[in-house]
Amino acid sequence: MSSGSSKKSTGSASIQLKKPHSRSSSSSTTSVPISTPPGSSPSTSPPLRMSRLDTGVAINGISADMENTDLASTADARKKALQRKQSTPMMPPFLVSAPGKVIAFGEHAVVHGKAAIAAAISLRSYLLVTALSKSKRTVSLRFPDINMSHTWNLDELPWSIFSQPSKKKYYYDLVTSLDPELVAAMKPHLADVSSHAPEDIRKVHQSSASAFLYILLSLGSQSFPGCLYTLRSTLPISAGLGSSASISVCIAAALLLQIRTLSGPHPDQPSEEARLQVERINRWAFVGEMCIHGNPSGVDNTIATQGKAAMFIRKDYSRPPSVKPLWNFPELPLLLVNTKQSRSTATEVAKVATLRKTHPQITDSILHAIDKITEEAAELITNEDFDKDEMSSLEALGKLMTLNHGLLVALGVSHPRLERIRELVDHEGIGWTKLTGAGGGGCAITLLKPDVSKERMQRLEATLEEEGFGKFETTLGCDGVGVLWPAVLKNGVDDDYGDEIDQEKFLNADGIEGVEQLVGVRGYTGERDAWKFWRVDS
Ligand SMILES: Nc1ncnc2c1ncn2[C@@H]1O[C@H](COP(=O)(O)OP(=O)(O)O)[C@@H](O)[C@H]1O
Ligand SMILES: C[C@@](O)(CCOP(=O)(O)O)CC(=O)O
Repeated sequence: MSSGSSKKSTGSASIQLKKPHSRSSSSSTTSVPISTPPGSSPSTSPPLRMSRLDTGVAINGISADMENTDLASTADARKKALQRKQSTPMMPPFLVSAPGKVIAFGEHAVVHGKAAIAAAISLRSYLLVTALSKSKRTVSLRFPDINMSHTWNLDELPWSIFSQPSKKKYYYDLVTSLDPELVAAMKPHLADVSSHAPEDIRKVHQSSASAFLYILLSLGSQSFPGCLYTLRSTLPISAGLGSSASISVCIAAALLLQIRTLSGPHPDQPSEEARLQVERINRWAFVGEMCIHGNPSGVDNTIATQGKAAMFIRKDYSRPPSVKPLWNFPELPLLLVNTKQSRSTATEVAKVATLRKTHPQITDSILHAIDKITEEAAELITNEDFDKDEMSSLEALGKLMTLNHGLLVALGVSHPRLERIRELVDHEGIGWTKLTGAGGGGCAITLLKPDVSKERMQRLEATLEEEGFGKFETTLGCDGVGVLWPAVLKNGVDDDYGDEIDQEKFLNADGIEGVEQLVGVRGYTGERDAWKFWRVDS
């Protein structure tokens, strides 16, 4: 499988680790005058800096610095720019994107203060932010993946409750629990979301909407500009690959950018500065995760924000977690299979909490054993003797995966469909399997043996397909949150301006491949330079 591909397909598929990203050459930095609601952030807020390239493209709605850029070099280009200017009166549409993840070791245990190892994957969510004209005082969500759309009148939202001095939170705050009074204040505004849909669908819609609304009301102010937020994701939803964290990161990053509290991303940004921005986004993404699934550990949003791979521990929820990056996470030969059995992370996490209440000692012993497995796995893969092509290395890691899976079964979070995948893989004798994510359905990962014959692999793939399982092609260790400002992608060297991505194009992109082709950070040909990332990997 090509490492440049991130398409879903119908058979099983391997996962590859992405090579470390190369830094692009330096560029000058300058402020980007994003339309900012006054009073939405304290005066100590740092200036937003973006690369010169970013500033150049900011001409679409806000800066008229065209003469200084080679973007205005042809009459045709000027015409295009003018057309765009008319269609985007406040600020240019921009996109943010964040990846999903796989947890290799330690899911569930991580909720209870133990370690987990996780890596970002190339399947991602993309959020397009389009400003409305000044007179339009609405904020609209279009989330077509879940068939949800909703509009709020900005002037009717409970800003005053969120901005009471005792309640007000700022972009730099660490919020570790939802405020029940604020949740209650949002309730009537969420009740209107898909109010006529069946209960299960309404719940999904309202939890996605609540993640957005809580962050908006916390970070914004009544003078927030009218906007459309359109979300498309290439991640399967509720399949254990961190879709909720991925959308929470997009929402947090977009709103923080809109209130001008993020610096960059730009290619020559010092990694310390980049780390601070990533930390801010991550804190607010965690708030989104709390809205969607109640009691998150924070591992998913951390990986979705910073990308790559890491060992994560959160012992004390009132403090930031410990995140140890695993820059040299090995290029493991993995197979990722989806049971297509939908489930909710909140339900699976609650099952373990209940078990812990009814059988505290036994449950704690299981969680402790998972912790030991994760520690041992971390030691193994960071050891210089570990060789991802060697049977002995893979077998040692694979055995730890088998043990981890067994303990997850004991916690009650497996599912007959997950056990079926394991049975089929074991029957062919081609690797070691564990569930990944919350379980109860969702996905399984298999670490493949080095010498798997083509026949065995094909036989397994055929059976998986026959029995209705899905498979994903993805790479591990991908970039974290990224920004495309403005939402313009060049399609060729001669195309000075490239295509502006408006809401219609974005909504009409056909399926996962259409989204990837239109806005994907990797497109079909590898990295797309227009996407910028906060680089913390040094
Ligand atoms: N593309 C999307 N559009 C809108 N909401 C989404 C999307 N992806 C995920 N969500 C939200 O996240 C929830 C799934 O989160 P969760 O149960 O934690 O599963 P996962 O393992 O995929 O993160 C959905 O019910 C929905 O509320
Ligand atoms: C079960 C858990 O450890 C991972 C959940 O992952 P996902 O939502 O299934 O992608 C929960 C958490 O860490 O918040």
